[in-house]
Amino acid sequence: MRGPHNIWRLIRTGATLERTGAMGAILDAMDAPRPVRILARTVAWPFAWLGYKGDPSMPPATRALTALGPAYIKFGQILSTRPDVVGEEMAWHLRVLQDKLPPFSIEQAKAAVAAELDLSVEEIFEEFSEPVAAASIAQVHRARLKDTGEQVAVKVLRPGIERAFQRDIDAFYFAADVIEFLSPASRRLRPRDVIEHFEGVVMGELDLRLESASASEFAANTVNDQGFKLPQIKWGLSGRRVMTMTWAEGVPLGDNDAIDAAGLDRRVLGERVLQLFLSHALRDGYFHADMHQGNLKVAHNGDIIAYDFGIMGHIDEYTRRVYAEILFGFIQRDYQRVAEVHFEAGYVPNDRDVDEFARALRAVGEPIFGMDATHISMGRLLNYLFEVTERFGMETRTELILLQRTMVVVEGVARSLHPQINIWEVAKPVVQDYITQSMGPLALARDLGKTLRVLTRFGPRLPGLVENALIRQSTGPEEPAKPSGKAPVLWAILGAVIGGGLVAAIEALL
Ligand SMILES: Nc1ncnc2c1ncn2[C@@H]1O[C@H](COP(=O)(O)OP(=O)(O)OP(=O)(O)O)[C@@H](O)[C@H]1O
Repeated sequence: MRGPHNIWRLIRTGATLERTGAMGAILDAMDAPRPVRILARTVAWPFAWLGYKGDPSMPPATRALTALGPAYIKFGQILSTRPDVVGEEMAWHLRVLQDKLPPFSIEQAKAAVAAELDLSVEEIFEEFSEPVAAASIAQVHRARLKDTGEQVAVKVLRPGIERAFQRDIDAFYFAADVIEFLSPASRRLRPRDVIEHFEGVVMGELDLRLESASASEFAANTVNDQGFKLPQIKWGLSGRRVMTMTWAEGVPLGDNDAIDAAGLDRRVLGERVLQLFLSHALRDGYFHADMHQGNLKVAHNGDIIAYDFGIMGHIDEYTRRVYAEILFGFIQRDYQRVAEVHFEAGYVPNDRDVDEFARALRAVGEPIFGMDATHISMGRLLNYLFEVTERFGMETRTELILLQRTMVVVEGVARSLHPQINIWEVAKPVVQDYITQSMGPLALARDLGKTLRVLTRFGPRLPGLVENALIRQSTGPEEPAKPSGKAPVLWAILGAVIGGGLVAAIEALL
């Protein structure tokens, strides 16, 4: 329902923006055209007294969004990853948006668990604590299983959150329509697409089964990672609105005093966080994209623990290989090679000048290498790199922006553990290792194996396909394809046998 009943909601939003002093900043950040500015201010201003006041200690935009509630907080967080829409400065302000809200009652949580699992809380748990953390979408309780005595964490969605989000998202769509109507120029920023992206992300987070699936995929990928631990999902006690997992105890990674008191080496921890993140991104192409201190702890044995799998990043294998080569090129300061990789991958259109591009890349890399090792940032390097590649005609890709943002956050975590960490030195072995693994002879054999497996699957149809193609080639496209006779079947069997044998041989070798 995207009708005029949303008008009142928008007025309330505008009133809150006015009251918190955020209206001007937000209109500026979005480069709002005149008609939108005039309408927003004249409609909202008289109602400013009706808006929410918010916490005066926060910067205006953060204050306004926090006062407006969960959907706005989430929207702000998501916009913080879209500097292409809101500009760098606003993205920076929004990044500090705290996803903290007052908890809901333990009775409501228990009722939600009972409704989801079809069992009363007393039947499942022998203890069920007050909430240990509360955010805009869900909160977490500590509990103990009745049958095994095991400690678990139970994450429960906020009651009524789906409806609340739906209402706000409707109002967002309405606002996007109004903006597009008032200012056709704003269509360039595709306001509706931005809301659609937001809706997609949020709807995913409103189904805890998806988060459970992400957690278990992440756990499967990282099962052999030394010094890294993830909670295990209890699928039998999880559903759409409830997620139960093993309790993972630790010291917050942001609490240096507690880490020191536990006798842990902060430099080692900082380096480990960075290397883990890089190897997840490069090796698995699947990384935790919300790796701020609040989502990380360290166990007493020094294992890093990650929580909250609502936002994960995914990078396909091809892109990972290209980016590993690019990063490696930068590490070696071989700008010509970095430029060539961009061209070879088709990221930069062929009509651009490769030498000029290499020079632009040198201008990105050299100042960073000239820095004192403790200030070098791979995240910053990627940021500059994207600016240059965009100038040379490469399209921005959301998954790479997510990677770059997370890189900045992870570097921040590492540096706050130990300010002297040399990001390049720490990153180098991971990138090098990935390159050897993914581009060496073994990788070639693996790729070949995969290709053969696909060919084997197509085996029975392959001769027919080839024959048809040949017939079309020699007789022109109008000629109907001849039905295949016995020979293709023989070919198919032969192809499948040879292909299958090769795959088995290669797999045995690996
Ligand atoms: N399995 C667990 N074991 C121990 N503590 C946990 C576990 N899961 C969550 N927690 C605690 O609860 C906090 C919040 O968890 P999580 O981040 O998953 O919830 P959230 O509602 O998505 O919060 P936010 O959006 O603020 O990150 C974690 O930072 C951690 O301290």
